[in-house]
Amino acid sequence: MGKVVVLDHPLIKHKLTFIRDKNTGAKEFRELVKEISMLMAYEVTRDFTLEEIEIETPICKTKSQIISGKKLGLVPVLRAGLGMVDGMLNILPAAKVGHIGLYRDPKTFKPVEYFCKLPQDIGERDLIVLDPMLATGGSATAAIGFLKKRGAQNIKLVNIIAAPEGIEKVKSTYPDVDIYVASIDEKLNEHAYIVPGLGDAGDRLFGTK
Ligand SMILES: O=c1ccn([C@@H]2O[C@H](COP(=O)(O)O)[C@@H](O)[C@H]2O)c(=O)[nH]1
Ligand SMILES: O=P(O)(O)OP(=O)(O)O
Ligand SMILES: [Mg+2]
Repeated sequence: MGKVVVLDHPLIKHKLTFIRDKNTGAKEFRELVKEISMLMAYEVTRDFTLEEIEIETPICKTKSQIISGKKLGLVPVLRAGLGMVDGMLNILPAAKVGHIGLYRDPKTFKPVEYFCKLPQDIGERDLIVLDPMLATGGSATAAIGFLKKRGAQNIKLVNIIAAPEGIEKVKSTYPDVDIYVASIDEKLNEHAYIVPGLGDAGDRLFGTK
């Protein structure tokens, strides 16, 4: 069974307060989402395996550890997931990036696909799906479904804010997927927005509303 990890580090909680605030403008919002993503990357990579190599310090030869050659892929769900890519790439510069474009139909709240471009060797990579918001779980399960259909086996989902409904949906549809979140909020409202949440993450990142 996949795990649900809540990253409640004080630095993350502090930054979360400011992205929730409706008076935070797009520039600051983007910077904070990037910083939160970078902090989340530390925990998401905690299970990476290490190997020992021999190096020489200015003093002597010694053995020391490096991360074993892991092929990684970041998969932001457009548009909102784009805000998390740079922060993750700061920590994981060798990762390739695939993009899945989805928007939510405003009436049905179901995800509609409009773009998909993934690294060719997606099946050989450990994948990290990025979307700041996990609301009904429709977008995340659709994105994970595309990746699995193309052979992906090891997938982690990283969201900044999640609703309990979205977590349940991902857990029940893909029990093998680990979910990392900074906050599990209270509920969804009648428009399937997270309460208290932060509004529409795509609009807040790109100033489209
Ligand atoms: O409060 C919210 C809720 C959703 N979003 C956007 O929608 C999708 C996730 O919604 P699902 O219902 O889980 O499919 C996400 O990609 C966000 O872009 C939001 O911004 N704010
Ligand atoms: O999921 P949506 O409809 O909010 O899409 P976007 O991330 O482009 O705002
Ligand atoms: Mg949006």
